Amino acid sequence: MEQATPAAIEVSAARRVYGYGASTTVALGAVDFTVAPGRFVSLIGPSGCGKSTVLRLVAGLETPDAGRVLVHGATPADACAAKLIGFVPQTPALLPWLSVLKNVTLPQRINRKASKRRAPHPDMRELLRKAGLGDAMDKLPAQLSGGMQQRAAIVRAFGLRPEVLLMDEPFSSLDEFTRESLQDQLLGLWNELATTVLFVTHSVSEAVRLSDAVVVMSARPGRVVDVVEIDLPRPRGERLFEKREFHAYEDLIRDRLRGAWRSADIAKAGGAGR
Ligand SMILES: Nc1ncnc2c1ncn2[C@@H]1O[C@H](COP(=O)(O)OP(=O)(O)OP(=O)(O)O)[C@@H](O)[C@H]1O
Repeated sequence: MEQATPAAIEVSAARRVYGYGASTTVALGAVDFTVAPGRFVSLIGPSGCGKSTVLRLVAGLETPDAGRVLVHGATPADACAAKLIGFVPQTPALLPWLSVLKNVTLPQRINRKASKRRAPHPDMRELLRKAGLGDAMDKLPAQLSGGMQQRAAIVRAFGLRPEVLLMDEPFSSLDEFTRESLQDQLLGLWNELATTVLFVTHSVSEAVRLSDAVVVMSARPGRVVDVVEIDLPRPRGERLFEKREFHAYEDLIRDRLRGAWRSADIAKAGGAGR
């Protein structure tokens, strides 16, 4: 992932250790990867390998114990203060007493000053319509299905036009059909707003469908075992699933994941699991 302009995300030898003494857990060994501006990159790896930890480091919610993380050349804390970063968690976390429209416009209203310094923020009514929520704007979150709520959370995250959008398995609780429709909508917004996305998923096919590159991590302590560039044409609609190349990428990533599991087993057998 070489680039001439500064990386949108740079993670260099990032290490993260939790706990003390006998309960020490090395969550991340030394994680290295970069994401160029405007790219869609997914993180995939075995459960507990530290994917969410990487997102928390990039979001500035935690700091690495060694190594460094930069977002557009700034520390994550500074990037957050400048509203460069948006975050979509696994569950939508909408405020139950506000309508959908008020929920998605809340960050813009709170951050009026910060958003004035940057590109004008998008028309949220328009984004809600594009995300298929035109009729749901005045409803309360509890009146929406889980998929609709997650869609609203995604629209909300795009509201401040963050340079970098971090997404932690945002579709994991949704059925296959809703998931695919949300993937389409996410790709539409990403394409239109030229945001950089770092996306955590457990699904190999989701990673291949969405991404420009997939960062494959090993079992804990997490490290990057491979970065697979996904050279498939866009837009990536339903026809993609019929393509041989799509399945070849799935097989390649599954193979890398199997390798990552095997190397972790060997490390554990040698007493280096922690
Ligand atoms: N606050 C914490 N205190 C102690 N250990 C933690 C903490 N947060 C994470 N861990 C440990 O660090 C490791 C990495 O956790 P993390 O949630 O980043 O993994 P993950 O790859 O996102 O997992 P999953 O795919 O299951 O969501 C795990 O072993 C987890 O138990």
